[in-house]
Amino acid sequence: MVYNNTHSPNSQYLVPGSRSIVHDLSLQNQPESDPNQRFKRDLAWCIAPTLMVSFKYAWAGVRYAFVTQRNFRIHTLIGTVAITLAILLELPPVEIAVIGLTSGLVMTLELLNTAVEAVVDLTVKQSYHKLAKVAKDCAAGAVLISAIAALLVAGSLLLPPLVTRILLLMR
Ligand SMILES: Nc1ncnc2c1ncn2[C@@H]1O[C@H](COP(=O)(O)OP(=O)(O)OP(=O)(O)O)[C@@H](O)[C@H]1O
Repeated sequence: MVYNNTHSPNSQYLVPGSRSIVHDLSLQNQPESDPNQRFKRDLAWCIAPTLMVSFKYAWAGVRYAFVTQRNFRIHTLIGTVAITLAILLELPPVEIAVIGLTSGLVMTLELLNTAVEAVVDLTVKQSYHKLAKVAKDCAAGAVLISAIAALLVAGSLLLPPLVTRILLLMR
């Protein structure tokens, strides 16, 4: 596939007759001598002009995932419960941090999974493609593995003190 970016100021760097889109990406074809040119992304529709605007877009992504992805809401709820329990049970700070990290990792991978889904759908639309299946299944698999690891971590750190507290209350 040739990406015919004729409006690009860097179009002189395009490889004529190239069969790979990689050759046409402007970042790959910038002259090394011009540092200002190196990081211009001509293919981007919009580039956040400030740090605050970057945060706004990032937050929009989190909000989108929360509103549209049931799994993201479930992971957020479980992570919040686990961290709250860890604080209430007065676990050592390192253990609270480990629970926070593993919960955050699951949510991060769920966001990446949502991004992969969007890019795949954008690329193949409603048609079946076995590489689309590989991409989506692997992204979902990454979430699954991290969720199992998070459950193991939270279970092994939270269950012993939780059971002890419950037994104390029942006496
Ligand atoms: N275009 C496609 N071509 C081939 N298989 C697809 C395609 N779209 C979806 N699939 C298959 O259907 C499954 C479900 O697709 P979906 O878009 O709901 O992703 P998902 O990761 O299961 O979503 P979620 O994380 O929201 O549950 C994918 O894991 C994949 O196996």
